[in-house]
Amino acid sequence: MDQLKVKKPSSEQQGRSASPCPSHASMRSDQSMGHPEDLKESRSEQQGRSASPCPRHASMRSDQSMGHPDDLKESSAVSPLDKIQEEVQSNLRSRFQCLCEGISRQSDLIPLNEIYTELYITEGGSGEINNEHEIRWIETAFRRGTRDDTPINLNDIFKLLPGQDQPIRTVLTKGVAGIGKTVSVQKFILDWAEGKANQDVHLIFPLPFRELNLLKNQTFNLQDLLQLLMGTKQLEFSPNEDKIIFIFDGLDECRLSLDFNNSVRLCDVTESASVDVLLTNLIVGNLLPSALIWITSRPAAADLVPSKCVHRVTEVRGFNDPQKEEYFRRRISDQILSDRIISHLKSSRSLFIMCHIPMFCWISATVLEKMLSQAESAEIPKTLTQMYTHFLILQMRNMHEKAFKMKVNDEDMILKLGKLAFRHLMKGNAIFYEEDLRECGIDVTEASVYSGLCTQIFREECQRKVFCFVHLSIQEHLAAVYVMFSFNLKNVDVLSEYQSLKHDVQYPTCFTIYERAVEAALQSKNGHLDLFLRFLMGLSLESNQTLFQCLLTQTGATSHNTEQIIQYVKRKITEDLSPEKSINLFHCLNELGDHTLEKEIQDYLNAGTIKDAILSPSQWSALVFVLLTSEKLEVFKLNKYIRNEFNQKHLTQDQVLHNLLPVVELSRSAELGCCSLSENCCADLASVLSSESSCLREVNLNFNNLQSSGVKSFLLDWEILTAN
Ligand SMILES: Nc1ncnc2c1ncn2[C@@H]1O[C@H](COP(=O)(O)OP(=O)(O)OP(=O)(O)O)[C@@H](O)[C@H]1O
Repeated sequence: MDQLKVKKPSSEQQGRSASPCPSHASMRSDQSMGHPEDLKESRSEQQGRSASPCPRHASMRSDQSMGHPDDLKESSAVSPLDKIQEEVQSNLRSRFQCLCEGISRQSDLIPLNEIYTELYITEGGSGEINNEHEIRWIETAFRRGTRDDTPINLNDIFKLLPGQDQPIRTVLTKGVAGIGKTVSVQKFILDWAEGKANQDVHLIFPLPFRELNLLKNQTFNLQDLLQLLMGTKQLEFSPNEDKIIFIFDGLDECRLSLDFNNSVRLCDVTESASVDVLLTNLIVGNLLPSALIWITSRPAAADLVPSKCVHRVTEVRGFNDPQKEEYFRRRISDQILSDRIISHLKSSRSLFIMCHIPMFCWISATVLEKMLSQAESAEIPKTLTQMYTHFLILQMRNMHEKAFKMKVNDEDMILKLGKLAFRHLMKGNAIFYEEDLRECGIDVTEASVYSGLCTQIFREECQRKVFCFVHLSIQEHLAAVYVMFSFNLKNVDVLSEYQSLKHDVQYPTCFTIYERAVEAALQSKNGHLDLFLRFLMGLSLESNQTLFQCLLTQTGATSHNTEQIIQYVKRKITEDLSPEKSINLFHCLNELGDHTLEKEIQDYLNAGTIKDAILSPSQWSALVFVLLTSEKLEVFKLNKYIRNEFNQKHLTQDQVLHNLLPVVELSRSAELGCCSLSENCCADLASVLSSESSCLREVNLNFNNLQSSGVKSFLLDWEILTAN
């Protein structure tokens, strides 16, 4: 086989186009259909509005004539709907015009339109479950870049894209913690309430799960529920006539039992039912089939809603590189300062990667703005550990005064919060209750000190005492701080309760802790200890421990035999690890301040001698790490890494391809032609080409020695562009 170039057919060609919703399709085709019950009690009749025999027709007609609310005011007398719309819009404008960033203090409110930076949102995806820990997701998203998906504007999430014809009733928007889902919801609503977008929509009702949870086990009809949540006295509208959007933010926080299989069927908006039954019926479309539904969720919980009820999946991917810069320019008005912050962040790859998460941008902006503008003597943070430690110190300083009055000292606070963070991280919990606090020695009355003071770290949600750290990464950092200082100050290895090594160690040394932590992180299937491990490694450096001097009476700061830990991590890298695990260990080396492996590879790459180098197993892993994290992968060219004349000291071409498979998988196009590949690589190619997570769309296999039987085994779904 001389020439072989193949291309993956697009998803439409494969019949995987945006999920057509049979129920919705039939709703559209039968426009006069409506539930008799809905019509019987139609509120529009009570209001004297023209009752249309076809509710959906009515709303569609009014959509077309609907313009800016002000136009309407001028042209006709104010209808009941206009009045309600005005009231709802003004209510939503005042609720959402400012962004409250983890703190409820007035001074911290920023006008949303000032700070809002467009996010990178994509359309597509099957709504599949993602159990991976979020830090892994971030890195995959970073590596995947922008190739595979269709970007979509926030205000267009219900609009059809070119080539789509199935109406979209329910949109599910996924995104990891702190990526900007809630801010997106807020901006969407504000744009509507300010008359800037989606003016064909009559009413929008935000229904955050955080608030719905508080109504668990209570019974309402839909109108009463909306009145309660909107805080309005009278909310009369024609549910089947008006174009309404319900926004359910934070499905991952839902503590209602949404049972989509056995829920009571509810079609009548005047009928009372428990909140979970109301919600499931709204989402399924039994209740208000013409309403639009927007649900946001972290990826791990996105499957709580059955995919057949979801007509479009979108994904908030956070900020792309230009958006990261725009964020800092918007937040920091002093342009010289914002430029310094941006160039500092760009100088550290791991910090700049993390800036994909708007929440991390906020943390960095808070820390760097203070440090760079106040001529602080401390070293400007270059690693994640340093950034989070400075953030913690800043927050602690902010709360000193009140904490002093309450006789809570920093040491106590850090160790108690750390214990809570650690215990629950090990169990995979991000939300805590009062009893969890008590178990960690936090008195519930004292909790108000933590939440009141530490709001940026620790947030008490209104009305009911449910707690969480404002971002998972803050929990992961505090957990590592706890592990470190439990050992430094008390010689206790708290990890031993959760992770037993093959031979249990009676007298822990600091090295045992790292060994345990690495083992635990490697054993975790979803990577939930990856970031914790990075922080723990960073905290092993004496220089980072001494940062805590301003908080702890004693830090017990001691060098934890950094060289021994570095060598241990390097040994682990040579083991047969998944790319994600190996990448995380390289990040650990960065936190430990060791860049040797990476530098060796960079030197070969810069000199163009990588194909001649005889690489050790850890250098091969370093090459994969460098390629995966340095830039977006468009075209992978195998011949950059293989020698023309093969000699015994080098790996075969098939082996080189094998080592670089993680890079091939995340490239859009792979140039593997003229590389003397043999049929031995067919199994590897098959695994990449059939992998769901692969980004590969085109592979050039021209002029290799693949046997046609081998090729057939993996090219079943692929379009062959050239073949001899
Ligand atoms: N588009 C944006 N422009 C400016 N800042 C943003 C934007 N999106 C998010 N942020 C910042 O990031 C923080 C976290 O965002 P947000 O609360 O929307 O995340 P989330 O995806 O809803 O997270 P979670 O799943 O934890 O609820 C915000 O408080 C804000 O500081």
